[in-house]
Amino acid sequence: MKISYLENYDSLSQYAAKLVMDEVQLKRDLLFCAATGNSPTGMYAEMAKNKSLFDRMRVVKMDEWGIIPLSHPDSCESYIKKHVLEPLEIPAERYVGFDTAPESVVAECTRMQNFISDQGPFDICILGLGKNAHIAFNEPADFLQPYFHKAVLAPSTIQHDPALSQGPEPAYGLCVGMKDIMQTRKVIFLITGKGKQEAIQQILERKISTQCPASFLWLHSNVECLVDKNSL
Ligand SMILES: O=C(O)[C@H](O)[C@@H](O)[C@H](O)[C@H](O)COP(=O)(O)O
Repeated sequence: MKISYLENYDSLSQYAAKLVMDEVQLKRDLLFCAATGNSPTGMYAEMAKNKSLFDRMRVVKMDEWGIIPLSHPDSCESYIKKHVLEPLEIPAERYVGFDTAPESVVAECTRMQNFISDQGPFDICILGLGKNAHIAFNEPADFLQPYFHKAVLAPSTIQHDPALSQGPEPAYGLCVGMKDIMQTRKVIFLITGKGKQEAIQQILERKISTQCPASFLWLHSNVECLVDKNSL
């Protein structure tokens, strides 16, 4: 994992966007796995300044909350539409998402896994760091899941999203598994935001543990980890 420390959120976003743009110039139709959340928002805005570069890129939604409707303003789908699909002008045929509350979670996970097995591996995967060191919704646990799965969310993850913490039902997540993250050609790992010092420390210890899912990125040969110095 190559770690770079950036002065602030803007410089992190610009650096990250440049990394993506360098890759898309080499492979116009690359398969891009997109995180949501605060960390990549600035990067997507930077990418949008050069949107013609993304005229063939294919986008996959990395994860989703399990109980809120797809159209809810806090769904990952709404985020991806607002920050990725609309500004980069990615049409429906170049986007693969999945439902927030599918009739069969197992069938939805299988459908996504089949897509990844068929079209993958991802060329680029954008990751943010959870306060508890999760990546996507791969939460600290005794074991991690290789494939696309229904994730039991940690309390800190649920609290991160007001729509979930106020919801009537127990929230869950749907998300890409560790195998597909590890097989991605290039991972761009964005560390920014408050309350992540402990998780950052755990990563910097370079000990691989399922209690720190982000630590598995040490096993990947092509990870650009960008750290906003304000998060330290
Ligand atoms: O939101 C997502 O798509 C990811 O599943 C999640 O892992 C996120 O990247 C982290 O929780 C960091 O969130 P912030 O970027 O909002 O700090």
